[in-house]
Amino acid sequence: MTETILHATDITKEFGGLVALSDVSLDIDEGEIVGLIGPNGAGKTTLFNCLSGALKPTSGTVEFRGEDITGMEPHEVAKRGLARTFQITRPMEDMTVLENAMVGAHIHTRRRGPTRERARDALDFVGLADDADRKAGGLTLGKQKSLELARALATDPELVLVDEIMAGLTPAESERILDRLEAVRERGTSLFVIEHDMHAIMEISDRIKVLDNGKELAFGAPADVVNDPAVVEAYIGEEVEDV
Ligand SMILES: Nc1ncnc2c1ncn2[C@@H]1O[C@H](COP(=O)(O)OP(=O)(O)OP(=O)(O)O)[C@@H](O)[C@H]1O
Repeated sequence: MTETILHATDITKEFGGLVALSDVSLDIDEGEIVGLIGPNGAGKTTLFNCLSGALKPTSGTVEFRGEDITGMEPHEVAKRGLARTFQITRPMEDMTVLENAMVGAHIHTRRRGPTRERARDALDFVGLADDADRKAGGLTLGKQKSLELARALATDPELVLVDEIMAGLTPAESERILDRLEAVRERGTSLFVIEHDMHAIMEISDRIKVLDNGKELAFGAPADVVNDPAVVEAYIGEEVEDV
């Protein structure tokens, strides 16, 4: 039987008078890829921040594997198996690619041997094994994004929040990352993915959640979501008519 891994209930986040998220609820199952879409300012990044501990929700609860993690510090959340990647990659440029990946692996143990091994496995998985000893600052954007994914995977996560990992990549680089995301899922890890590329999100998601103005507009199978009149009107429009 499939288990629910993440259970968020009525998440609301206010910034002063601005309601960035309003009563957003969400379940993600083990081994599932859920896409998160919506126009600029819809609240997607704010939702990621509330789930990963970067922001404390104004109200609502986040349960991960049955434990209430609402308002926990990001490293405590990551330790429990919920990792994230950032839209703007920020590798430590003077450190090697391997050392950067080791930062992720450090979360469970300070012992260098196991940490290095876990980091190497993650680099291997994303196709950066040959770049392990290079300085991270010299990587192309495509490889920086792969490193970002490797850092998250090195924490040995059960759920990864992936924030616009394909933005700015060439079609070939995007294809490679998509393939890796699907491979992550094959290992049984769940993914929650913000992505503006509609074709990509339709291709990999089991379900898609649509936010608009901080509220849920739709949540369901990709084909149902794109045909939902409210979604078409509010957001997608002509862009996906040919999907
Ligand atoms: N730290 C903050 N302080 C004040 N307002 C914020 C803060 N972070 C986000 N907001 C506001 O909350 C709303 C939701 O922003 P958010 O970044 O979550 O949207 P998004 O869907 O991720 O947008 P984009 O696709 O442009 O990244 C926006 O109106 C934004 O200006």
